[in-house]
Amino acid sequence: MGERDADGVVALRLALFGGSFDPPHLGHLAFARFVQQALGPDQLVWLPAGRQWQKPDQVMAAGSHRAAMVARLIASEPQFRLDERELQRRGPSFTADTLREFSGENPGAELMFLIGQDQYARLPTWYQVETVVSLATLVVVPRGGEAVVTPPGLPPHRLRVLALPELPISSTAVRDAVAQGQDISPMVGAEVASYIASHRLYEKK
Ligand SMILES: Nc1ncnc2c1ncn2[C@@H]1O[C@H](COP(=O)(O)OP(=O)(O)OP(=O)(O)O)[C@@H](O)[C@H]1O
Ligand SMILES: O=C(O)c1ccc[n+]([C@@H]2O[C@H](COP(=O)([O-])O)[C@@H](O)[C@H]2O)c1
Repeated sequence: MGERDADGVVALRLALFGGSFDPPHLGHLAFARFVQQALGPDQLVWLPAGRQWQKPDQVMAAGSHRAAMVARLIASEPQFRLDERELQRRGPSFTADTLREFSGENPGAELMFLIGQDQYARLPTWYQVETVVSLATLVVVPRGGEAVVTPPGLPPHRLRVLALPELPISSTAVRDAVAQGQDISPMVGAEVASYIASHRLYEKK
């Protein structure tokens, strides 16, 4: 549980995990489990992005499919929950908007936002980055062989770096493997693999 404030009220600690999740994979799950163990948030909320405005050329699986796959990936994890608000919002999915909503809905809560080094490196380009870093502690892990390094131009921020052992899995690699007819269960687990097969996602057209 969180810290008690001066009135003895325990603050809720929420870890927010945003992603395209196209599809979600075991690298995402390892990251979330590591955060749960290391930081013990009261809840860890998975937030599939509606329209990731920085990936304008990527044709993604429908939000309903990506949400359904996240639901399958986290089905046996009681501290994890799926939140579809970014899929329901019109326009681009800005993390600043999402953090403002969580902060308004959970007064006094401690918010953490989970990202890999690839997104941390891009954070200065995010919409209203000052709001993002003022509302959430960034929880960052190495990614793709890159250690966690603060990018130039990022405003002062609260940072937790976690030494997650790297799992070299990406959604891109999963999509490529499906297109080549390979077994993707080792990358996404049996539940997500069977969802992808039964909905014929990511197959070569
Ligand atoms: N294997 C992994 N280890 C640690 N963090 C990861 C891993 N894969 C993704 N992440 C992080 O999870 C978040 C969401 O990632 P995303 O859904 O874009 O998956 P991705 O594998 O990076 O996708 P793509 O290959 O399509 O770019 C990002 O912050 C990303 O850095
Ligand atoms: O708010 C922004 O400007 C912004 C720009 C790029 C990425 N994000 C968020 O960062 C999270 C990870 O993005 P991605 O592309 O690595 O899946 C996801 O929740 C995105 O909505 C947010």
